[in-house]
Amino acid sequence: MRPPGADTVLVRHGDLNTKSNTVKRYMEDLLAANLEALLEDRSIPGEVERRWNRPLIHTDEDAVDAATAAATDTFGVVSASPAVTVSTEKARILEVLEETARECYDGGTFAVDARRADKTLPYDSEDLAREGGAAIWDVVEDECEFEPAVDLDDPDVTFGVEVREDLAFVYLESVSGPGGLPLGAQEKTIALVSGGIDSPVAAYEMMRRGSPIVPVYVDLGQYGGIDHEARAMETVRTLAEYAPNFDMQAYKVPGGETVDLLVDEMEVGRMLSLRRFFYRAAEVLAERVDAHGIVTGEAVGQKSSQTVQNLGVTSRATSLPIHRPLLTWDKHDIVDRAREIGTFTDSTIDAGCNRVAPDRTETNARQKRLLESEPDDLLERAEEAARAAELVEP
Ligand SMILES: Nc1ncnc2c1ncn2[C@@H]1O[C@H](COP(=O)(O)OP(=O)(O)OP(=O)(O)O)[C@@H](O)[C@H]1O
Repeated sequence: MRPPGADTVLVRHGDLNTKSNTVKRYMEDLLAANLEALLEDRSIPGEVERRWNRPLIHTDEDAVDAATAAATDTFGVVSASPAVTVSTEKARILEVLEETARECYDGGTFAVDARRADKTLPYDSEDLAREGGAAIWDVVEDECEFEPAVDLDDPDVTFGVEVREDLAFVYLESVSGPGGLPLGAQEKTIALVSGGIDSPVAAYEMMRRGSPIVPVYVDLGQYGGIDHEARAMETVRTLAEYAPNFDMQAYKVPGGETVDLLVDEMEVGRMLSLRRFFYRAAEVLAERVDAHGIVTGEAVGQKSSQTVQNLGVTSRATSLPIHRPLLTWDKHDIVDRAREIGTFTDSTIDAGCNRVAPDRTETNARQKRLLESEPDDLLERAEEAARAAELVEP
């Protein structure tokens, strides 16, 4: 819901406020550039104004909902409101509140939530809330066919007013965004994406904290296949929609021969050696693209390969940090997030591939035992496969 004439999107960020002014300025510039890129990618008309604390999108009334949706898909944005821009003159703000009440308040309870950033103005937020509430009340009593009612705790309609240094804004809703930090605020990381439900969510979470990802898919040969790869690329394509101004080309690492070897030679521990292969290949690629960590969709105890002992042992295949944003997440929360960000449907396309996992699995790995049972040249194979990796357009 938005007030009549809303042609501005008020953008709020959160964690940027914990930074020094210099860092905050830098991150606000990144945020503005990312907002501009999303608007352009979606062909939404709009100009981003780089304001301290509150970036604004100036657009037109027809595009304000689409611009709000673009803002709430931008990493770093906590919430956004389609708003009417008004002068800071109190009488003018009250007039806009009255017009908004006429158009948009059609029953139930209401409240005015007023905020004032500029402390030099001749009124404070309490004056605004009180006088704004009275203005809305009078207009409804005089002109509408229902009785107004105030509920400050849980109103049906909230009239938001935010007064900044030279402008004020009136709005009716704050749409939640992803929060986090603007993409580009951190260095790159390698995201191991399998096309399953978990790894795209993990990659998204890393992007949400500002790290652009370099997607890496390991081709499992006869245990993967065209559909398996297509599914992984589909999730990358969906993630790329959140980052139109970043390169999201993926690397495909040829792993088929090594998987065949592991299936022939190993039973217990096979999945762990396969993880070691993934991590070492990711490490080599990280060096090539100047990335600083590896992201996976693993969560403690979700699979037998993900017990704390197994995660501990497999992690030693690389000297790079392995980031597991979903480490403590429950599966239903991961599924909910996958649905929210749009990767769930991609991840559940039937890939019809063969199963690599053996019937008997390791849950309590020991480094020495695992290394003795896996092919001696496993990590060299991973390094070679990474060097042979090809770029694929998602
Ligand atoms: N073929 C692959 N290519 C690249 N990375 C992979 C591949 N298979 C698995 N991974 C990585 O290893 C992690 C663990 O894989 P596994 O299949 O055991 O777990 P999962 O929890 O089911 O993950 P997902 O749902 O992402 O497949 C994945 O989250 C992903 O980061």
